[in-house]
Amino acid sequence: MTWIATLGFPRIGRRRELKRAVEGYFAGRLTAAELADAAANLRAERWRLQHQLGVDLIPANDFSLYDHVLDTAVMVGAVPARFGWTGGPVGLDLYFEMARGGRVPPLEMTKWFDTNYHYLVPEFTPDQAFALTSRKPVDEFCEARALGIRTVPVLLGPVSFLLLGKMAGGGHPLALLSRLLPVYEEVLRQLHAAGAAWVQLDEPCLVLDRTAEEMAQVSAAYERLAAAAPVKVMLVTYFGGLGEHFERVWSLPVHGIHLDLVRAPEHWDDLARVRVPDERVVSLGVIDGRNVWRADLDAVLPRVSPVLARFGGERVVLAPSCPLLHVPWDAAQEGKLDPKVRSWLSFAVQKLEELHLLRRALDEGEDGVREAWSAQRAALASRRAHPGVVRQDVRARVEAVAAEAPARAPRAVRRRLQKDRLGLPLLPTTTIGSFPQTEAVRRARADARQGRMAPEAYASFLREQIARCVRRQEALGLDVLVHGEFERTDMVEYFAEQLDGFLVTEHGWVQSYGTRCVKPPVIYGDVARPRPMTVAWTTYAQSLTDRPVKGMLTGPVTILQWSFVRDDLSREAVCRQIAVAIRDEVLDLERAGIRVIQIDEPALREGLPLRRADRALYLDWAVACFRLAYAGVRDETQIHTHMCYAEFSDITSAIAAMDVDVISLEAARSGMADLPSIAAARLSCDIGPGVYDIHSPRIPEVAEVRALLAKACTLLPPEQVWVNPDCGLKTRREEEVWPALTHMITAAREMRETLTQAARS
Ligand SMILES: CN1c2c(nc(N)[nH]c2=O)NC[C@@H]1CNc1ccc(C(=O)N[C@@H](CCC(=O)N[C@@H](CCC(=O)N[C@@H](CCC(=O)O)C(=O)O)C(=O)O)C(=O)O)cc1
Ligand SMILES: N[C@@H](CCS)C(=O)O
Ligand SMILES: [Zn+2]
Repeated sequence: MTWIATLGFPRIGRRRELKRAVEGYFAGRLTAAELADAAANLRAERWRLQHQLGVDLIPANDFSLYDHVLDTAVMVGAVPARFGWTGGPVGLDLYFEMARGGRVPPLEMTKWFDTNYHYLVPEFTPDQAFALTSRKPVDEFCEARALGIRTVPVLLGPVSFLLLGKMAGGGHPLALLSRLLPVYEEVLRQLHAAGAAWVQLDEPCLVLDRTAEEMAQVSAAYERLAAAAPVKVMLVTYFGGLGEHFERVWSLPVHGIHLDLVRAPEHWDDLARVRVPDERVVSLGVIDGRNVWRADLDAVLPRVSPVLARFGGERVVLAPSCPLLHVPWDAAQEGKLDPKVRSWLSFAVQKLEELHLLRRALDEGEDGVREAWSAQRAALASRRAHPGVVRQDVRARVEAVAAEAPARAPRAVRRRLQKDRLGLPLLPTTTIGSFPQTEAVRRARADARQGRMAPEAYASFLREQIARCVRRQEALGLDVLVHGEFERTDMVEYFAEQLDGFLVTEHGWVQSYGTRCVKPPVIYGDVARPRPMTVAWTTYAQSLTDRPVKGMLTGPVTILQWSFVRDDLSREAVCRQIAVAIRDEVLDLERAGIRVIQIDEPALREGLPLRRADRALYLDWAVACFRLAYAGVRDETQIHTHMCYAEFSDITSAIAAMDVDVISLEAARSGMADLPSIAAARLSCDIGPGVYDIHSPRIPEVAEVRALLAKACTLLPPEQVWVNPDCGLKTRREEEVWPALTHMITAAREMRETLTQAARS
């Protein structure tokens, strides 16, 4: 009989129990013991559920209180010196301090491959020492065993762990591999001693571009681990294929190898021809772990059968393509969705059910599973037949708009027109859009949703928030104002709620970082905008002031990237439809007298394919879609974009091709590390490198902001520089935001003065 593996289960909880427990601990409402209890209950629930769903290889240690890369750093004793750690187990408060900062800055946070999950970046020094500091993998294995459940402990593999980290001075982190391996060897020995038969080592970095030298180090590392303990290693790769390194990985001395056959279907052919080593188990990643659609099992079954015939049933594992961290918990919770629509969806629970059904079909033949198989087919057929899926009116319009999209005048012409119209000073000041989503704002929204607050009362509450925010921005002296985005739950979900072709869920939460979650909308059909989405709020804000108010929209690539996207149309085609919908909004804002419009694209860089060879094609269509979103605006309307949570140095030519008037970039958090490459690209647009790190509760001093600003003004021509925070302020508290903005404006004024004096003398 074949096996079923989960690889990793969502850890936030069915109803985000982990979020509530950890945030309760942060707020002092829960003690450390109460947090530990809540976490143990959640782990038990996950194990029992997977057990009931028939999973054979149930993961342990795929749970984390904050982030699994941080857990690994802590496990191997990679605690940067600034935390003052002197060895021994890392306590809870130090763990959270590494994640969130406190007395000293936290670890940097960055995107986990091409997902919307963010991990904490391990920091290494060239003389880095490693030591085993934690029994978490062993403890969680024993905890499951005490519940009568045998699990497979999961570890982030040593190669990926190092490659995901950052070496001080820029050296290659794999130089540390031989020093790290003894810690992994010790963990494998301890797990074996505790009774683990298998250990799962995740090595997603093997699907990225890797040199021959790096791969030689991979081989050497796995030779060593194979000799460490007689535990069976399942080497798990995902998010892509192994490319030219398939043979080498296949020949590693491990008992099992997992392949992502959704992202790398070419490996089916490899499996048909490779030598099958004795005792080798192959784990087939056949159910998409990055999307929420019910699988087409009729397409999967005939591909799995020949592998079964070659390897034999006991040596084949059926699995999701990757750990299920990136999908929500259970679609059955979506009680408000039409049951037919709900049947299209497959969250983590349903994905395990699909694997189970597939196994039964393989074991018992289709006759044994006729009813469940028909239900699966019916769900797919009902989705295909839904009238919102293909809309000829939308397709015809998108083609027409894309064909006739007019070009704007050159930037120099636009600059002059906009300067005359907006009359902004040197170093104009602005913010990125959102202001704190206070408890009152969230409560009012929840009340409105639950019908406890009438729609008109909610609208008037929002108008009050906007008015207060505009007045305060004016009083501070900001030059370009925003309305504050109080009406939005999330910058993508808000638009998805109003666009045709999208559905939003009630409980479809996915972890974004730590305790923060997002609810990615689901794009099931052709996208169109039935009515304006932001015009009323923006024009209300503009009616309160003479200063320009920036219209605030999320760009098409980001909406695409942060949604679960339909699988029956190319991403490019879906993105083009979204672009046309956003363009409708841009033109309506312009018609309503809005002079500055920002189209945020924080996820444009995240969507970059993992392999370099695929990147140019993506950037071409992504930039074309972005430009389509503002095609047709007048030259005197100033178009901004904003990017954050990413490195920008490798997409500077795409940024240039976006041809905006102003771009704001996250920069303060990294001390302007990317700015030299941005400056080297000699963009014609103005640039607002962030001068206030909004991820930290710290209020920056005027001198700090000034120093960053001075750096920006030496790297860029000062007449091109804008002054703004790194990103939106929605996650910060009012008490932090207003003083920080005051300091930012003071620094801008001082800097203007310095520049003017320098110009005079
Ligand atoms: C810029 N970022 C974003 C990313 N992805 C997005 N889709 N959106 C982004 O903004 N990726 C990169 C970064 C990631 N950053 C963040 C930052 C902050 C959060 C965050 O704070 N998330 C919140 C959830 C936000 C939200 O939608 N809140 C709802 C309230 C939902 C809720 O809790 N409801 C209650 C019920 C209330 C009731 O009815 O009584 C419940 O479900 O129990 C809202 O504002 O209305 C978080 O808390 O995690 C995420 C990513
Ligand atoms: N306008 C958004 C962008 C976040 S990336 C905000 O300010 O929150
Ligand atoms: Zn941002």
